[in-house]
Amino acid sequence: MIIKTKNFRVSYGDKTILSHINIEVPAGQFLAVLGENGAGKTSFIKALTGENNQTQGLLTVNAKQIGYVPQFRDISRDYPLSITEFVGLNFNQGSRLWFTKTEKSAVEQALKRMDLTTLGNQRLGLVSGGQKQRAFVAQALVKNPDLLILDESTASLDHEHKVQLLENVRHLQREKNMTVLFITHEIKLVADFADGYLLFENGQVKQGSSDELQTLTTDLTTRHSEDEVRNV
Ligand SMILES: Nc1ncnc2c1ncn2[C@@H]1O[C@H](COP(=O)(O)OP(=O)(O)OP(=O)(O)O)[C@@H](O)[C@H]1O
Repeated sequence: MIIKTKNFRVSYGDKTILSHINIEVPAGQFLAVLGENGAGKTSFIKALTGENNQTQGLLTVNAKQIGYVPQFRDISRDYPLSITEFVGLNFNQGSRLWFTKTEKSAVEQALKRMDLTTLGNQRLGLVSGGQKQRAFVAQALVKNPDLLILDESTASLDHEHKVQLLENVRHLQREKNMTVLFITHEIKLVADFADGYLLFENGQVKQGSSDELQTLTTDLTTRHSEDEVRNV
């Protein structure tokens, strides 16, 4: 198991966000992470990455390297770095201004994986939303993570680019036997790609298989379209 929790809990002061969380995530799967706004997804992910210690119970993460692409990274038009420089930032060279051979080749590989080779010299601030998202993922890939966490990476993209990004990540995940946690509100979109899901709801986390995800997708889509009909 790459992630395992036992009676895991997240609370901020006296406000409990998640409790009695018992999940086991096998390595090498692509999981959709679902749940409404405020359901506790980010709180849980931050616990995985070591950025949230307001937790109790057991959480085991057996990843050697975690790649994390957080939600809402605002890159303005005057952002000075090229895509290649941005992707290389993860190496944290300190005062060293150059990349080692290995670092350089890791950056090149990551750019290639995300179809960014020809755009490497372009300034990140000036490329399209989809290209920025691919650069964020490429940056998370340079250290060869065995656990990749993408938070709403498809949110601002048009349908074609959403599918393209998911296909890219899926391909990579299979090739490298990576574990991917894909946080999204677009259940229908991710249902075709995921091996299973984690659903954050009412302070709990439910885990399910890809078949159960298909059922959940149908249920939720029906529920939503009924709501829409009612609201007309
Ligand atoms: N550091 C914190 N201190 C206090 N409350 C917090 C903190 N971080 C998050 N919360 C609260 O915990 C709840 C869960 O937030 P969280 O960001 O984990 O949800 P989420 O499922 O990721 O939501 P979204 O889909 O909107 O990103 C929210 O009510 C939020 O206000």
